[in-house]
Amino acid sequence: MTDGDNSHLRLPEETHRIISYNLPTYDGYEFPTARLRETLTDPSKTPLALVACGSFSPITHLHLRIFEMASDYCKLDTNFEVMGGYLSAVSDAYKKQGLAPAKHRVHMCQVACEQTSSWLQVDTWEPFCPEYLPTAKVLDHFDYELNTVRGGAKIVDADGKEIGRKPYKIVLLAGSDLIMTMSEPGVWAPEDLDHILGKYGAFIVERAGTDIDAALANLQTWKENIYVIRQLIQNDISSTKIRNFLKQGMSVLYLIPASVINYIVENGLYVDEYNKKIEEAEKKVKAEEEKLAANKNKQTADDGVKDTDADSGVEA
Ligand SMILES: Nc1ncnc2c1ncn2[C@@H]1O[C@H](COP(=O)(O)OP(=O)(O)OP(=O)(O)O)[C@@H](O)[C@H]1O
Ligand SMILES: NC(=O)c1ccc[n+]([C@@H]2O[C@H](COP(=O)(O)O)[C@@H](O)[C@H]2O)c1
Repeated sequence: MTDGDNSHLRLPEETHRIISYNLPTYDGYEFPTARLRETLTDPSKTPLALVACGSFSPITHLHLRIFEMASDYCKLDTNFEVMGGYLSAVSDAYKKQGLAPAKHRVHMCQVACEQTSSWLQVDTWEPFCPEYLPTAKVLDHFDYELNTVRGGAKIVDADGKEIGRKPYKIVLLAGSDLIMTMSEPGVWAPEDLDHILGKYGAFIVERAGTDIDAALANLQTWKENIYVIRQLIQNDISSTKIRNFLKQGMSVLYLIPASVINYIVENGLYVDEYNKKIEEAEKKVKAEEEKLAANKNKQTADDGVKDTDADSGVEA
């Protein structure tokens, strides 16, 4: 590991230890279930799996927070029982500017979930796929793993004996900015929209700067399957803002998990521009020093010539 020049942002290791992960490759992939609840507590409810798709470069507290908002929303306003929460990061094939390599984005999501949550987990199928996977395919993958391979969530009787199964309802968990793009021509294939919002569904978290009603205006066909979650405490942390802070060597403490800060510092991520600025400043100082040294040498040489001239009696 290399330290970038953001090492002044590093936090004490004993409190924010970096966990090393052996990342599975795309070929050696296994669907993560360690934090998945497999049995419904209330059999009258619909088991729900929340899937957030994004770049996560880097993951922020808001990426994690939207799962908590969704969980509260389910308890209060719906007949869903939340069984699991998954983060699925885009692969390197996405080619969005400024993103760290998928390996690092996945690691950051993993340390964040590990440090801050008891129920969130990271799926590595999408990020390590060699090609870009549209969101509809990513949701199909979750449907396959949860409902086809595992057969849905279990229903048990009072003795714990399995008496039935219910398919997991899989929903895309997204901010309203993402849903806004669904009305932009050319961003989403119409058949994908129908697949995502018709077959699966979406939990939309309000995000400052997006008019949620405008975002939903063109998606009325699927309104029964779109659940809107109001942000009661407005907070518009974004990965772009975090990257910009880091590029300028500014603190990002309390905006992203501490273990993620340490991971970023350890791996020298997002510091290119900051490093460039430091390098330029260092070059300037060095050039000044060299100029001063050269002037001093010249002065010494001139003084030497004067002394020799004085010794030899030559008038200047
Ligand atoms: N502050 C926020 N409020 C609500 N939703 C959010 C917030 N930040 C991120 N999200 C949602 O999380 C998901 C993943 O987001 P993504 O990785 O694109 O993050 P981002 O902060 O928007 O990134 P970038 O700044 O790089 O575009 C998206 O659905 C996005 O709308
Ligand atoms: N056609 C599609 O499936 C489609 C279009 C735009 C964004 N997305 C997804 O939305 C998420 C967020 O993308 P951005 O980071 O570009 O906002 C990513 O997971 C990306 O794959 C999917």
